[in-house]
Amino acid sequence: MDLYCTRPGCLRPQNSFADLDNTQVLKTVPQKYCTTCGMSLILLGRYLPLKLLGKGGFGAAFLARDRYTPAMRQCVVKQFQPSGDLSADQIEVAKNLFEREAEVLEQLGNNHPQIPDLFAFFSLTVPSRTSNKQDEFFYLVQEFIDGQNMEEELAQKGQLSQDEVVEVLVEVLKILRFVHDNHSIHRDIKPSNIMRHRNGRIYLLDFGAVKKAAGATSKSSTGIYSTGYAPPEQTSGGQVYPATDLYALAVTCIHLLTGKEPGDLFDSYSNSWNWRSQVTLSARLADVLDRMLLATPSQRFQSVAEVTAALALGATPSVSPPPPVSPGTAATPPPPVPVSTSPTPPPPPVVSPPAPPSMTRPRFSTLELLGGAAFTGFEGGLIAIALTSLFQPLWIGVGVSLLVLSVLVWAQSRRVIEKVDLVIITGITLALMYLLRGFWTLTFFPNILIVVTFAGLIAIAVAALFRLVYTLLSRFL
Ligand SMILES: Nc1ncnc2c1ncn2[C@@H]1O[C@H](COP(=O)(O)OP(=O)(O)OP(=O)(O)O)[C@@H](O)[C@H]1O
Repeated sequence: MDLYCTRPGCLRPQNSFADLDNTQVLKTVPQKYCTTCGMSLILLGRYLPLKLLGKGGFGAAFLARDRYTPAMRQCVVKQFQPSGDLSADQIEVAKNLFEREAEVLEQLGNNHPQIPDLFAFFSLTVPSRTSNKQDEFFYLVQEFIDGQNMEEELAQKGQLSQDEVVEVLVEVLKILRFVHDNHSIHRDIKPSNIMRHRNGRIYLLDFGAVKKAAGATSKSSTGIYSTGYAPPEQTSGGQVYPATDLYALAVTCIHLLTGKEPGDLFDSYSNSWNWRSQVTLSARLADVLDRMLLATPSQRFQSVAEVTAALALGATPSVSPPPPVSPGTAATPPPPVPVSTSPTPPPPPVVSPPAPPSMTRPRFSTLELLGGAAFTGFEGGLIAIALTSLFQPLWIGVGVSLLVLSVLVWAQSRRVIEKVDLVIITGITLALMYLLRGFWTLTFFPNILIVVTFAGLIAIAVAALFRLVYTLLSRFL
């Protein structure tokens, strides 16, 4: 039998022991050690790591067997192994997140059939390979989901059909309803964290990034998220909401529907998702996904209940869920779980986070907006005086002035010019106007200044009015 060494960096982690082929020996042998690095292989004297399943951001996952159960059930042993050059503080944060995964699995997983159960959480102290010191390793043992994650399924199929995606959507929504009802936010919904068991049941994995939604939440996020799937409020380190998970779930759905990476479906120029043309599906589903994908959390659906209502699917399956399968046994896949169309009473509200004014960082702050308006008015006045004096008849001067002004407004909107640039441009224009003062119809400089100041004030007033109308509309619509 082969045992896999869990010491990070072990050069030959695969160890073969012929005597362990005998079940009696396997169940009673006190310990086995890695022939390359000397690490204890039987964790806690109980868990037998067999192979590496994969490595994530914070650790490695191993397929293992539990020799204290009659059928030596399969399980997943996750080991805390933060990657990259992390500072001591970052390692501490990562370790806390790993511990949180264990806490959340104990609280949520052991109470929901579609979240892996937590079996054990422990640390091991072993002699270091490189110094005289001891190394401490942290392990988390959880239920093994014998199946494929959605990323693997997508790689096989290329694209998922509407029905397949609706099934995933509805099943994950049911799990999320439970997670949110327990005042938690998953924060890392993506295809590789959604698994389909061989019996057809959908599971949600990877609760390391879960954040408590109520109570002592710090308003800032820890920056744990998956690029492409995380919404703006998460990537900007803001507060997260149930709607944060709904956004990532919608990105997952469009990725599965189109087979394209989220980055290829997002048009950064218009700052919007551009996926509908890539696939044919029901307008209702597309509309629901589009609303889940809105950049501002307050504009998305606020809860799973709202999404299920919009999908008009009801909230509960019309048949009882598939029977539990004892881990480690292969099961024949039953038909996918159909979803009821009968309406059910809406569930209690998920979490009631304080209504966010807006979680996306505005492209321009109010100060920038008013400063830009002052610049546009001031500079526009100067340009109008200069160009209407230079070009005759008057309409040509006005036309050229508007053209130059449009270029300046466009350059501000793209941030080609901003902040101190605006002062420099105004200064240069004023200096030129002064040097060439003989040309202008308004020969007296104080008069020019009065005109342009007036124009600047009008521009500020107009911008402030627009800002006010926009704020009121976005609050009430
Ligand atoms: N309970 C489980 N049952 C079956 N496979 C699992 C289980 N948990 C994790 N895996 C598999 O193990 C692999 C590694 O998982 P892990 O959670 O460590 O990282 P990840 O999800 O790939 O990455 P990240 O943590 O950065 O999101 C993945 O392929 C995942 O599908």
